[in-house]
Amino acid sequence: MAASSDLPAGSGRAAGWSRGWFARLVARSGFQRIAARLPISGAMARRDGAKIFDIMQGFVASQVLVALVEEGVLQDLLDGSGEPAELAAQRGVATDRIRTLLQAGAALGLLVQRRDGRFGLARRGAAILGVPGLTDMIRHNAAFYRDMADPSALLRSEGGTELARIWPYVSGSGDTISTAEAARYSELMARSQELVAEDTLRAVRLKGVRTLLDVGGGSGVFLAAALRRDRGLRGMLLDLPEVITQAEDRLRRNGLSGRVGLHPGSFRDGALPEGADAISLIRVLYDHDDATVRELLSKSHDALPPGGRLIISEPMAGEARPDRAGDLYFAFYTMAMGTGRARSPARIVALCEAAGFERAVVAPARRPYVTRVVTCERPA
Ligand SMILES: C[S@@+](CC[C@H](N)C(=O)[O-])C[C@H]1O[C@@H](n2cnc3c(N)ncnc32)[C@H](O)[C@@H]1O
Repeated sequence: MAASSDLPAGSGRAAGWSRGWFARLVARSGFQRIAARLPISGAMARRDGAKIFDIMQGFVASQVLVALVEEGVLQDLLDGSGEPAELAAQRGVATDRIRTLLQAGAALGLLVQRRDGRFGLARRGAAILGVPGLTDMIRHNAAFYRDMADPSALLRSEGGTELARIWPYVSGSGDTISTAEAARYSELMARSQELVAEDTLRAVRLKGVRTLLDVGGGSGVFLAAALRRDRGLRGMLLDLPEVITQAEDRLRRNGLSGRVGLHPGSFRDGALPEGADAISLIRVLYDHDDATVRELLSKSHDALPPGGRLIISEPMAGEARPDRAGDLYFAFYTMAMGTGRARSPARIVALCEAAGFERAVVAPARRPYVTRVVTCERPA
C-alpha cells in the first residue's frame, strides 16, 4: 500500500508529511492518549497499532514458519492424524509446546484447528508444500536471518556476512568456487526457477527468436523450459565452469543436449559468445553492483545482432511505490550478499538504455515476489 494513502487529505507526499507538523503531533504520547479516546481517531490509532504490532512480530511469525517446515509438521499434517500428542511424541517435544506451535500456525492462517482438538493444513499451509522450491527457500532464510539479527551491524558491514558465503561468486574476486559450493547454490536456484521461468515465459514473446543465450543460466532450468515451450528454438548457456556440469546433466536428462551449446566461463572475462538473437539474464543483475551490471549489459548489447532482444527477469524494487518483496526482502537480501541490489524497473531500463538498448518494455507483474520482467532491443 502506498504510504500516502494513510495521510490526511491534502497533506502532500509522505516524505514532506513525515517532516511536518502532523508527524510531530502524532509522535507525542499525549496525542496518542487523547486520540485513542475519540471515535474516529481512536479507530485510526487502533488500526495503526495493529499494523505496527504486525511489523514488530514479523520475525516471530517467520520463525514459526521455519519450525513448521524444519520439524516436518506441515508434511505430517498432510499425511497423519493431526493429533498434537502424537506429533509431540514423534518429535520428543512436550505436548503443550507442540500445541503452541500448532496454534501459532493456525493464527498465521497456515493451519486449522478442528473441533476435536486435532489440527490440519489450511489452504495456504498446503500451498507451501506444493509451491516448487518454497520449503528450501524457507530453510535457507535461516542464514539471511542470522545476518538480519543485527541490522545495525549489517547496515555498516563490509562483507563477512553469511549470505556472502552462500553466494561465493558475488565477490568477483576471481577465486575459484568449489564444485560442491556451486552444486549447493545451483540446486537452490533450480528449485525456485520453475516459478520464475513460468512467469518470465508468460511475460515475453520468443516468437521469431531462433537462438536464446541464457547468461548466468545456472543448471539450465529456464533454458529447458523455454526450449520445451518452443520446439524450433535453440539455446546457448553461459555460466561458471563449476556450474556448467550441472546444466549439462539436466539438459541431457531432459533430452535437450542436442539443442544447446554450453559456454563455460565468466561474463567478466572477455566478450559474450555471439550467435544468439536473444539474451536472457534471469536473476543475474540483482547479484551485482552497478559497474558490473553496466559492463554485462554493454557486452550483451555487443553480442546481439541489430534488432536482437534482451530479457531481464528478477525481483525488482518498487521505488516510488515501495513494496514488501522488492524494497524489504530483496533489498536487504542483496545488502546481506554484499554486492548487488534490487533495482526498480525504471532503473533497469535506464541502465539498458545507457548500454545502447531501446524499445524497453516493463511487463505487468504477475507475482512481483517471484519476478518482474523488462525487455529491450538492440537498435535495428
Ligand atoms: C542467482 S543465480 C541465477 C541462476 C539462474 N539464472 C536462475 O535464475 O535460477 C546467478 C547465476 O549467475 C552465475 N554467475 C555469477 N557470476 C558469474 C560470472 N561472472 N560469469 C558467469 N556466470 C556467473 C552463477 O553461477 C549463478 O548460476
